[in-house]
Amino acid sequence: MNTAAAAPIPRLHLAGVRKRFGATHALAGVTLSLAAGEVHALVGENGAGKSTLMKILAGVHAPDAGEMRLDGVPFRPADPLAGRRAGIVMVHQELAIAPHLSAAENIVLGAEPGHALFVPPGRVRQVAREALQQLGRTDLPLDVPAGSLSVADQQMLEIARALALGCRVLVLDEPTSSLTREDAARLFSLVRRLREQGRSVIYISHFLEEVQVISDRYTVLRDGATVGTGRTADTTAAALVRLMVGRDVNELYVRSPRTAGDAALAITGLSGRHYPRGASLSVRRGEVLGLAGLVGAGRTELLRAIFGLDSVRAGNIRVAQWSGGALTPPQAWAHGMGLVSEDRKSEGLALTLSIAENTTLASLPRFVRPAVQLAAARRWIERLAIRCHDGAQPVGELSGGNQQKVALARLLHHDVDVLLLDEPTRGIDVGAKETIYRLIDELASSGKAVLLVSSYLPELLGICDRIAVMCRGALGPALPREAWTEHAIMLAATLGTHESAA
Ligand SMILES: Nc1ncnc2c1ncn2[C@@H]1O[C@H](COP(=O)(O)OP(=O)(O)OP(=O)(O)O)[C@@H](O)[C@H]1O
Repeated sequence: MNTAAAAPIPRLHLAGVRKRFGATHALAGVTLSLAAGEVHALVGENGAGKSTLMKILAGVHAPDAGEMRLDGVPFRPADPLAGRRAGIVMVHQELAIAPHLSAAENIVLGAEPGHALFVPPGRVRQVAREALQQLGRTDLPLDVPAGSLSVADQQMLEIARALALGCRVLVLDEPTSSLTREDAARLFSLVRRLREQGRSVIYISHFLEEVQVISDRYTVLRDGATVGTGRTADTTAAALVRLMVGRDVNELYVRSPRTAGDAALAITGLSGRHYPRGASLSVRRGEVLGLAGLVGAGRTELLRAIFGLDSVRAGNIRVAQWSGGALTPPQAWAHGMGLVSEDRKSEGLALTLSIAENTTLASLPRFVRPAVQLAAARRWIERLAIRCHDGAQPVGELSGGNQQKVALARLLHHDVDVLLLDEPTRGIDVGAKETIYRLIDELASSGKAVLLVSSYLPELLGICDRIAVMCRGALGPALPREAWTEHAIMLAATLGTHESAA
């Protein structure tokens, strides 16, 4: 008699999944097994193939080869609707919310008329309410326009939508990147709740601390193939990094001793239409000045106002030999300032243009010989380890993290004196982060001025010379980093520097 208990059928089982885009082997044999009620972390360097794998699961791309089973049944969604019908729902970093529709309508979105998932208008509120109930978020208003809700609540609507669609596997792609710490903690308890309900979650993140807190098991991809999988409790962050990068990353944060010079950029009493409110600061040559604050505190608006992307209501900007009320972006470039924006898709990069064009062209169109562009691009591709074919590849074909590196390469190529960097390591893998920290350190040591917005406190404390905290549009004083702790920054970010010091 066979007494061995049959192994439970995995919720999802993938074996030997392959996918090529032209000459790029995006996936070269992925194996992944996910149980019902399991939170599974999917980690890997930028370009390792995580998004491609999820797009195959969701029916966006068809695999070239490999086996896929959902609850034991062969599964190969022909299109995204088939993926959703099968119960695979993805929540991306860039949320898919219709801002003018109500919260309830957003929850039932994706269930088009004529399909099995369609919710008749009379049942919209009820379906939405039931989904929010399962998430323990009955406090969310159903009738307000979704665009008026916070980013965290909009994300909640997307997760509620996944439940309303009867999701079996929820894919969360870098879900905490735009959340405050409290909202991230709330998201974690919600993920645990989904796990208790027997739903499976694939959790993609470059934050290994999060992976360790939230996941039961993990899979590491490298160069499109599975290189490790197991129970999260049985591994360490260092071991995961080694699997991802193929080497040890010991000293992530670098900060060479250096002396700051005179001010390269000084702003006084700068006010935008909404934020900033009367911000003053000066960034010196040879220093990295960090801007901390909660999501929505006005740090992005401050950089945009300095660079001339948002209008300035009052105040003064001084950069190089120029001084005045407001610059235009071409003037900012001309005076040696460059910006890497947080939202690289909508304003940073021209996705249909090549890496070479994006790197070498500034805001002013001018003719540069293609061979010269390509040679320059090759240098940056090597220096920043941009994963691509060659410099002629369109930026839109690169993975998110590699697009970010191209945005940074553009500033380096133009040898700007003042670098305005808005969350430059968001969505960037740990090996590439190390490269970027080294670069920032080299730039500052060679006399450049760096103004760095980051929501990741270890990074701010690790690489900045001084840190200033922004709270509700007001900017506190820039103090040496030794004067700050994570706790002090959080306090100033929540209460404002003056109140927290009181
Ligand atoms: N539509 C496409 N056309 C050509 N190449 C593509 C396309 N989509 C992805 N790739 C390539 O496939 C590889 C895997 O990319 P993918 O986006 O899956 O990586 P990732 O692990 O999600 O990276 P990141 O952490 O940066 O988001 C990369 O080399 C990328 O350039």
